[in-house]
Order: sequence, then structure tokens, then C-alpha cells
Amino acid sequence: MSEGEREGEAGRPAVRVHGLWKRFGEQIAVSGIDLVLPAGRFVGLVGPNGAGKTTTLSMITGLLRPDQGTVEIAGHDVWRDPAAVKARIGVLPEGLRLFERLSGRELLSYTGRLRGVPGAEVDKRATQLLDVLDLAGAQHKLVVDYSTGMRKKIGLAAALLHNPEVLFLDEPFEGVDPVSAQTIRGVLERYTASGATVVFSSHVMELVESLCDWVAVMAAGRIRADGPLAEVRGEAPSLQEAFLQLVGAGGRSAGTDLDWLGGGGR
Ligand SMILES: Nc1ncnc2c1ncn2[C@@H]1O[C@H](COP(=O)(O)OP(=O)(O)OP(=O)(O)O)[C@@H](O)[C@H]1O
Repeated sequence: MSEGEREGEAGRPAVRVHGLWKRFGEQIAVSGIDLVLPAGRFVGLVGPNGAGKTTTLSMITGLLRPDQGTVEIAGHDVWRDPAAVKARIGVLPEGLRLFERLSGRELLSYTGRLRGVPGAEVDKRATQLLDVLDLAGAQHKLVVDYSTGMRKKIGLAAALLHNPEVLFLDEPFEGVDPVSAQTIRGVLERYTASGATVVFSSHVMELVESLCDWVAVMAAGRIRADGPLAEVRGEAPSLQEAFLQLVGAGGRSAGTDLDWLGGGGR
């Protein structure tokens, strides 16, 4: 599908990446990728471990400077116009660092003020987000005492507080129990239904298949396929199968060399 067709479908793209490169010493993490993600979609960035997903999301969101290439979000260049971009995006990065000595409620108040949201509005939105994300009971507890799932949820609340146009989430469901995952999912579905865009990375194919309507498949620093979910899945019975074919992992044996492994002889 051409870029023109994509833009025609949903107006201005949420994200436009051109010729993006990142190298760490000898290791090429991201190898000159081009990507156009339409607005108003639930986009999944999928790929095996080490594919370059986190590096790509970090460069797209202005956390890591690319060696080459450009990124535009909602028409603004991430590196030339960072303030305009930061006002329009929310980010839940991998290994999120939070202010551990604030309570959940204080963290949201602080984030809201930093984002320039008026105080009364911050309080209202924080109360609603804490409630919807089932954190109301823990709002006065210090973040340092939060569980992994609670940290993801308070990070998500902080990323949503200023009502961004585009939300980027790196592995948002990792370490999250099924009930919390369902809650997060509900919030994200509601957010995209109103025309906002979610871009999240994951290697859990079932999750991506059930949530996303647009997919980009990454392997070894390159985009192997991208487009509407049905188009990327093609004739394959599931996204998992399509993914295995795309990344060339279909023939890998499940451990024929591990003949010593298992019960019996030591
Ligand atoms: N700071 C760094 N220094 C050196 N190499 C790095 C650094 N960050 C990433 N890499 C390398 O770049 C490649 C891509 O890593 P990245 O974390 O982007 O992959 P990923 O798709 O997010 O993987 P995962 O699903 O395992 O989180 C890997 O080979 C990784 O070892």
C-alpha cells in the first residue's frame, strides 16, 4: 500500500518515519526503516527479542537520537520541534523510571502540572484515572511500594493525563495480571475509539491480534511487513503463523539438540 493511500484513508498520519538508523558499536539495531502509521488506529509493533522495537520507539518518541533519518508526529518533526511533539504524545517506556518517593496521586498531580494542565482539571482527571485503573485504594501509597502491574497502570495514567493525540507504550502488558490487563485494555480501546492513536510494542501475538487493527512486523532492525492486520496476516490462520513465516523462524526445531534434557538419565 502506498503512503498516499494510507494518508487518504485516515487523513494526516500519526507517525511518519523516514530512513531511520541506529547503530550501537558494531550492532545495527535499526537498519534504515520507513514507516507510516495512520491516525486513529490501534497499532502493534511486533518482533522477536532484539528486533529493534524498543530502539525504534525510543527514537520515535525523542528519547534516543537517531544516527540518521527523520520522524514526524502529527506533522511535527521530533528533533526539530520537540516541544510541539511532546505536547501531543504520551509515552510509557520500557523500564519506566518513576518518582519513587511520591504517592500515586502526587505523581499524577506533578505530571499534570508539568504538562501545563490547570490544577483543578489535573485533580479531576487524576481521580477518574485512579478510579478506572483500580488504583484509588493505593493512591496515597508511595510508588516505591507499588507492584509491577500497579507501576504500569500509574505510568499509563501519567501518560494519559494531558490527553495526548498519540500514545506510545513499550510492552504495556508485561508483568500485568489478567484483570489489570483487561482494565488497561478497556482504557486504551476507549481512547482509540475517540480518534486517538495507540502504538504499542509486544511479542505476544494473540494480544496484538485481538487488540490492533494495524501491525508493523520488525525483525533484525528492519520492517518486514506493515499495514492493516488482515493484510499482514494474509492467508495465514493466525498472526502468529504469519509472523513466524515473515521472520523466517518456521523451520527452527524445538530443541533436537537438547537430547539430554528431561527425565531419566543425568
Ligand atoms: N544501549 C545499547 N547498547 C548496545 N546495544 C544495544 C543497546 N540497545 C539495544 N541494543 C541492541 O540493539 C538490538 C535491538 O534491541 P531492542 O532493545 O531495540 O530490541 P527489542 O525488539 O525491543 O527486543 P525485546 O523484545 O527483547 O525487548 C539488540 O541486538 C540489542 O542488543
